[in-house]
Amino acid sequence: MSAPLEHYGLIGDTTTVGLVSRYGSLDWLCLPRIDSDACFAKLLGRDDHGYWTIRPATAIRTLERRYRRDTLVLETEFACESGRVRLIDFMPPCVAPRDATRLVDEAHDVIRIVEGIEGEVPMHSDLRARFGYGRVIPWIQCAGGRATLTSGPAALAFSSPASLDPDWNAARLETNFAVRAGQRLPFTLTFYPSHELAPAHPVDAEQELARTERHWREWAGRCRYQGRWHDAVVRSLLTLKALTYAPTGGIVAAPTTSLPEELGGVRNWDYRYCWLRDSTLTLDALMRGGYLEEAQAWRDWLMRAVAGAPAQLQIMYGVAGEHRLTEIELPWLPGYEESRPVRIGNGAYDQFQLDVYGEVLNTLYDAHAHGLPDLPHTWDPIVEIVDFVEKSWQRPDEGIWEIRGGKQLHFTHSKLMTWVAVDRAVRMIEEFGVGGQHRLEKRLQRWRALREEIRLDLLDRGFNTRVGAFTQSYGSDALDASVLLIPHMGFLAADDPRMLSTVAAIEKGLTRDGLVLRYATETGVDGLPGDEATFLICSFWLADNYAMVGRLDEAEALLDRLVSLRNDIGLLAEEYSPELRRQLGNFPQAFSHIGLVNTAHIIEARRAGKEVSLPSAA
Ligand SMILES: OC[C@H]1O[C@H](O[C@H]2O[C@H](CO)[C@@H](O)[C@H](O)[C@H]2O)[C@H](O)[C@@H](O)[C@@H]1O
Repeated sequence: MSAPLEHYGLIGDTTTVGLVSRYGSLDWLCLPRIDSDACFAKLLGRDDHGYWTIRPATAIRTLERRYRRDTLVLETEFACESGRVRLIDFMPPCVAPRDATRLVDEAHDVIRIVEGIEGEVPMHSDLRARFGYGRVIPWIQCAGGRATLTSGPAALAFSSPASLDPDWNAARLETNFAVRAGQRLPFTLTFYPSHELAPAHPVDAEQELARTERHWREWAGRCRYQGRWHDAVVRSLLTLKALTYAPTGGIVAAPTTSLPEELGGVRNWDYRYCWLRDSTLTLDALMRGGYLEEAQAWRDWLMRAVAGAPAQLQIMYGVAGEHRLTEIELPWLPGYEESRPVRIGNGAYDQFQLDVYGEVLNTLYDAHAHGLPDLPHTWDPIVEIVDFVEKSWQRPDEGIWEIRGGKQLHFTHSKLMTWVAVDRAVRMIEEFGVGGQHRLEKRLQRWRALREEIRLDLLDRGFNTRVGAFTQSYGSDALDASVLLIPHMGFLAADDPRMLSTVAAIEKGLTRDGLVLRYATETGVDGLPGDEATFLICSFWLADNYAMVGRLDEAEALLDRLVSLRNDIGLLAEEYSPELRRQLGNFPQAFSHIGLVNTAHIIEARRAGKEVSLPSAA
């Protein structure tokens, strides 16, 4: 069985990610891409679904771990009776060589250095790779301290400083060794396509460690945020950066699949894709942090993904812009803490979610406002998107939460975002003068009128006077945390009486132990059995609303609490159960880290007396 998800640390090279448990077990790794088949899938199963452990072969007295400052280099220190040992885990980042026109995305190494600190500690390395998400036993060839593990198109070259002892029956490579104070013993695992020759030499672990540390420190050093939550913000930004796919600029929602929203439940989804919503919010957090290069790479990714036919815009894509993300179940995996089914692919990819048009245009507006140069022809898809919104905004949809109960409702948040789509297009023309060459005067008149029509409709049908709140959908009494975004989007000021009473209603009716649920599952709106925990980004949105109306002490207290829910190395999953005191859902989740970065910025800005949202519309 896997460890609890909070026990995992993330290492990554900006093409893929590995999760290492507190006890040195690499239990999740997909190669060569973040959405490729896993070769270690114990996270969702058992030992025989694949892992690679390095740990003391003797009783551990204490254990401590941390990231090296401002990096994704993870250190775990074990104290044992005979001495102390440090395990240093990392993946050298995928970067462009100076003279290359493309990124090196073929090389993927996991490097684990065992460093003796005190005395002598007996150690054990145990590698059991299972390709195809834990199902396929590889063909192993082994000599001395080197081995290759091959399965179909994929192969791994494994190098150990101590001679390997293959267990052919269990298709497992073990080695026992001892590490003395001052010794540093490198293990490397390198992916290569199986039709090519295995690399002639293992990578130079020490050289790669130095390069990796330099790379991340330089990156983290560019963070513009200097406020009270600096360390937490930098850790979140590093985590978000680890969720980017450097060769294309794509950003995934999380590096895992099927970590459950309810233990033992069926709410288990694959998040290794680029949602326009999650990616645009990630980008927003990166831009706030000062990372405009990533913003530009994602904006360009977005244009490639959507520009062909904006009316066919999908709500999510693969990291290279793939369209088909068919959802299937993997019945051989028992699931994290028996939460079945394990799914790959995501059936929501062909849903109709009206909010994405607003998210895309909001990002293009922000990117322009941050000074990113527009791509040639950016305006063509914008015109088509707004024209599409004009035709479609009155249709029901599946909404921000991707309900699986069908398109029946007019979600308030969806309508809000159609207003955002039209508003940002209008403002890009009015404020930046973009699109001038398209002779948009006629459209501009029409779009202004459309924006007003949506605004009046939303105020009239989205605000429920019985409940005293903007509710989940038109005509419904149900609460929904997504309406907390109304002030962020500049639709109404946070201190508008309708927002104040909405916040009060959510505090009263949609929280557990002070943390916010996205909606009440009991209404059956999502078409799924079971329940879920509090959804972390929604609590950040509540803190933002507090900050925006000057309830700064409450905002800070809530942010401090949310920061305290991170695991020991600063990582957050999608949800948190106050009853179980456990994180739940995919891990680490971009949404939650986005929330942390944005809320820290908003509070700091408000403390400094600055405005944080766009001007109010109503
Ligand atoms: O709750 C049902 C849905 O859950 C997932 O969607 C959630 O995660 C997405 C990625 O972070 C996010 O964009 C969305 O707003 C969340 O509701 C799942 O991906 C869906 O397939 C599922 O229907």
